[in-house]
Amino acid sequence: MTDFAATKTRFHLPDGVIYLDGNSLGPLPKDAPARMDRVMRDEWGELLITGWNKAGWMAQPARVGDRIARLIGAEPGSVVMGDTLSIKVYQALASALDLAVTDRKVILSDSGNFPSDLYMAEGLIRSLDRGYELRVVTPEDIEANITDDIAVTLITEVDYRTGRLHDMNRLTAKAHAHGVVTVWDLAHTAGATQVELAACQADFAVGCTYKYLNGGPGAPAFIYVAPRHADRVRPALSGWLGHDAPFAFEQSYRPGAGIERMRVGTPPVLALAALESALDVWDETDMATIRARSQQLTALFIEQVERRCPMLELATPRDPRERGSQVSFRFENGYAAMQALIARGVIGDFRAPDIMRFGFTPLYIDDQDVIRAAEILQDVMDNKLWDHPDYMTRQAVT
Ligand SMILES: Cc1ncc(COP(=O)(O)O)c(C=O)c1O
Ligand SMILES: Nc1c(O)cccc1C(=O)C[C@H](N)C(=O)O
Repeated sequence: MTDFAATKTRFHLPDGVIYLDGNSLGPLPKDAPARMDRVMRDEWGELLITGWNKAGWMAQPARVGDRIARLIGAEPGSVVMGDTLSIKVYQALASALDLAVTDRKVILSDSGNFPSDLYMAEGLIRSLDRGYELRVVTPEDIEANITDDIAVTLITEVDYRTGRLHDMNRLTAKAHAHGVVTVWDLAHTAGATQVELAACQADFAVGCTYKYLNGGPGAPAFIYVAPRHADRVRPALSGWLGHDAPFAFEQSYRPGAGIERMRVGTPPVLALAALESALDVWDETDMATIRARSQQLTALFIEQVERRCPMLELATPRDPRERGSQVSFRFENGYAAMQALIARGVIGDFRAPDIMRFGFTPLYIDDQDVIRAAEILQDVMDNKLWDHPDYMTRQAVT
């Protein structure tokens, strides 16, 4: 049992706002400013450089990684923090290609993947210059395309536009049956759906912590390497903090033990402090409970919006087992409608060409929020409140 009324009080939510964009950037945990203030004044301020040892800054990436591991069904000691998700995608993919069957040249992904993952794959292929090909199929066609010519799959479990959820167990099992190495992007999974990386024998996984995990803008990413591979992988980004003995300052790289070798450079100590405050709230729950509650909230929103707004077309799978923790509707004036909604205190976002996207996070969203958001959306749609010049100009960040 999780007391969701209590977890809701742990976040700062501006008055009058219903926040349905935690799938892009989670809200501020109320304890985070005091914690960051403490880390800055008591640790950075007083300990200066001795903070690396006395305050445990150097061990923080693995310590925080273990807290994330619990939420993604990973083994202790298999997750480490640092860098951005795009960097972690590159690292995981490079190491996966290194483990893959040598004469296979295809990286398989799908058109529901976030563009940065595809861009990073393109960049890696260019720099390796070994004839790799990025094959991008539709999400529905991924399974059929896992065949004996594939080296690595690079799949984001939850589609950022539609919320469609891949079956990680089934796809991983099929990949292994064909000798394919798997890289899973958990950006829209961590804190949103229940995954069991260890149980499904995933090879590599990566994810960010600023969405459902509420670590704050620019919060560091994480990387998972299955313990059976961790001492074999050869990091492409061989930075000094992934070295076996960083402070020996040897001239040549020797990989550190296990997951430590996936570290690159200096840990973002202040950002990790904010993330730790966010993870304190996660200590009060577990992913099975979150998943069940998230499915109720998304189902309620779909039912409410379909009844009130027949002009919106559901883009998210209706079966709760086939979606993540977001609901998307298609509407040709979706950008303007989202701006009108935001002006009325309901914050979601828009993804081109026509997707209105809403994220549901049981830690601070309840049934009343869902119903009220649907009522306001109905007002926007019934009264064409989106048809206003202020809502037509696209902002730089949407
Ligand atoms: C699936 C996925 N991959 C990669 C990224 C890029 O992450 P970052 O900006 O942290 O590198 C995002 C979101 O921005 C994402 O949703
Ligand atoms: N990472 C973001 C950012 O730095 C600014 C604005 C939005 C984002 C996002 O997270 C985009 C996100 N991956 C998405 O699902 O659309």
